[in-house]
Amino acid sequence: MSTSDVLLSCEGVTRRFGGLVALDQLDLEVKRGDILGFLGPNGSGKTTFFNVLTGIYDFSDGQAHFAGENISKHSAQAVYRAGIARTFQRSRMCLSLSLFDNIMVGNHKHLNLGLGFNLFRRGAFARDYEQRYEQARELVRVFSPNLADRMSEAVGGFPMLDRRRIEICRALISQPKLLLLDEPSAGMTHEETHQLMGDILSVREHTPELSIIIIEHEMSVMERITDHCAVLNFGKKICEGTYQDVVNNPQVREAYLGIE
Ligand SMILES: Nc1ncnc2c1ncn2[C@@H]1O[C@H](COP(=O)(O)OP(=O)(O)OP(=O)(O)O)[C@@H](O)[C@H]1O
Repeated sequence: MSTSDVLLSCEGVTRRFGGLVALDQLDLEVKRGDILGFLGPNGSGKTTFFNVLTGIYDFSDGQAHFAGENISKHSAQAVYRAGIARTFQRSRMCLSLSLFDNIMVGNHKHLNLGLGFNLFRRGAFARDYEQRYEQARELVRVFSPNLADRMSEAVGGFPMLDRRRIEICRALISQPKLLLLDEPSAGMTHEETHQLMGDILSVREHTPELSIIIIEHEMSVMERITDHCAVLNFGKKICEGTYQDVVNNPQVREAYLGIE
């Protein structure tokens, strides 16, 4: 792998909570345009890695370079501005707000929030709003043309599959270089999960340079959408390779799949 292909490079990333080592000396690389599957049993440190990388938790040790920049000491806002966006395991939406408003929450780095602009430059504000609206709508259309016609409806009226789509759009609207998806299938049926994964593959077709790390327990999803996978157990990386490599690895079968 040439250095310029590497978007994210983590070395020895460690996170301790008191005596518990939730993430233990993790080395990981993600190439530009790659989809990395992040696997491991419950409590193995996957979400902790997302929280450390996105500045929610401090690094206890180690470092991460993203697009050539050391982001180990960045705040959550600085990580977002550098180009990493994420979704959360539990759906986090403002249910009474419209689909469009929920997506715009994710776009504040591109919005002009100046009081003078918003109060006195009404024409420029209206043009800006129109442009943002169309941009959000185009993005939603990649997921579902039907949803793109319902931009002003309150999110509380949408089923879980659509809420997950909207959450991913909220992350994508900031045009990140790296998207972190934390168990996007949580709370969905098998069929809905497969539809959502089809959507993620469409996103990839539209933005081939986007890299994705996805945490997911549904193995068929990992098989379908990932370029390679890394497996954690008790905070340590125990295996890395293609989906086939990791599912055939004896350590992974024992730790994750419960097969000896
Ligand atoms: N804020 C915290 N304070 C203390 N311990 C924590 C904290 N966050 C996570 N942990 C612990 O760190 C370990 C790793 O948790 P984490 O949520 O990262 O696992 P996970 O692999 O994402 O699990 P799951 O698949 O269930 O979401 C667990 O033992 C968890 O209890």
